[in-house]
This record gives sequence, C-alpha cells and structure tokens, in this order.
Amino acid sequence: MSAARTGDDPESWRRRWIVVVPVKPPARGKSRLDVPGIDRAALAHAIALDTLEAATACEAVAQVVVVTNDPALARESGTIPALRFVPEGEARGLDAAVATGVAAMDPAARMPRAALLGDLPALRPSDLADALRAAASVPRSVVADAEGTGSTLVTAAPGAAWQSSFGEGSFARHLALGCTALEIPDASTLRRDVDTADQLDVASALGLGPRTAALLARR
Ligand SMILES: Nc1nc2c(ncn2[C@@H]2O[C@H](COP(=O)(O)OP(=O)(O)OP(=O)(O)O)[C@@H](O)[C@H]2O)c(=O)[nH]1
Ligand SMILES: C=C(OP(=O)(O)O)C(=O)O
Repeated sequence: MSAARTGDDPESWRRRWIVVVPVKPPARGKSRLDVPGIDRAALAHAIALDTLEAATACEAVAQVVVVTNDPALARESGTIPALRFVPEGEARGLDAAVATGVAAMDPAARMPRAALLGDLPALRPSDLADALRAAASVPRSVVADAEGTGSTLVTAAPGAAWQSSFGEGSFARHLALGCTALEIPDASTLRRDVDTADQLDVASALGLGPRTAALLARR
C-alpha cells in the first residue's frame, strides 16, 4: 500500500479538507457586536466574507462550504473562488447547520472534514493550514478560542462520524466528545473569533481581512 493511502505521507493533508462554515443571516447574528458608526449587518457580512476568503486560500482545503439562509452573502461572495453554498433550510442552530453542510458534501465520511466559525476576520490561511496539519493525525480535534472556553475549529478524520457541540463553553464539550485539543499558539489568528467590539480591536491588531478593514476605515 502506498504511503499516501496509509496516510503516512506527511503531505497528505494538502488540499484534502472539506471546511464547513456556518453563517447566520445578519438580521439575527452578531447581536453583541456594536461598533459606533458602523452598520452591524454590513460588518457581519464583511467578517464572514473575509473568513471565507482566507479559508479558500488555505493550501490544506479542497472545498469551503457555506451553510446559510442568507442569499445576500452568496451575491457578495462573487470574487471569492470556488465557494459552495448549501441552504440551511429551517434554522435549527449552529450544530445543525454544520451537520447539514457535512452531510451534503460527504455523507459517507470519506474525507477529512472541519467546521470553522464564520467570525474570524483576521484569519490567515497559514494558521488554518497549521491547525489542519496537526488535526490530520487524530480522529477528532478542536481548537480553543483565545479565551480558552469556546471553539473555533472542530475536525473529524475520514471514517469518524461528524459531531459538534458549539456555543458557549463548547471547548469542554468537544473534549468530552473525544476531540483532541490542538496546541495552537495564542497568537494564531485562528483563535480570534469576534463577538464584541473589544474582540474586534484585538483582531484588528493582528491584521483584518480586506473587507472588514475597509469598512472600519470609513469611521
Ligand atoms: N448557519 C448558521 N450559522 C450560525 C448559527 N448560529 C451561529 N452561526 C454562525 O456561527 C458562528 C459563531 O456564531 P456565534 O458567535 O455563536 O453567533 P452570532 O449569531 O454570530 O453572534 P451573537 O449574536 O453574538 O450570538 C458565526 O459564523 C455565526 O454566523 C445558525 O443558527 N445557523
Ligand atoms: C460558537 C462559539 O463561540 P461564540 O458564541 O463565542 O462565537 C463556540 O465557542 O462554540
């Protein structure tokens, strides 16, 4: 059997991952994000689009899948290559949205799959690649957010049934589900999800994606 088929090839994580990104329509999402002078819905869109662009630029990612009920997001994503949109249907929460995307893309669990939160406006493709490289050696994994209590990325290897339990305090729940905690440095942009203006300031210091940066520059 070849090294690639056994998974021993150290480069076998390249361009293999399916990355599912859930995005809530801005009328309902980012309710805690209040930046004076900036339209909250426009900011939520910019953050989601910058996250999606970084994920598609990641060398480990074969396909980015967006699960949303927001048709405007699809229209605005025109310049981002090779995104696939899956309709969320009846809104049943973040985990159900992710599961819908995973099932649409890979019902037989043949590929390595990941769920990435859609509110990482400073995400660098190389930080996502580092995490996916580490995730390739374990059946399930989780990356903690900067606070250490939430999760920004959850993964499952080929053959592992998909499970996630996002939401407040999700990191402990993901460990309980059998996810290995990936050792990702605090400075990684992958850990900087943005729910509040203070978190946006921290992400800004790391370097925001172009849409979020342009919007904030209008203040
Ligand atoms: N498709 C979909 N995405 C969701 C849902 N809930 C949360 N998300 C997405 O999951 C990521 C993390 O979401 P949260 O920060 O928990 O929620 P949020 O609605 O963006 O923000 P808050 O209003 O502050 O809770 C963001 O990309 C959200 O858009 C959902 O029910 N459906
Ligand atoms: C969804 C999560 O985070 P937040 O609500 O802080 O964005 C999570 O940590 O699972």
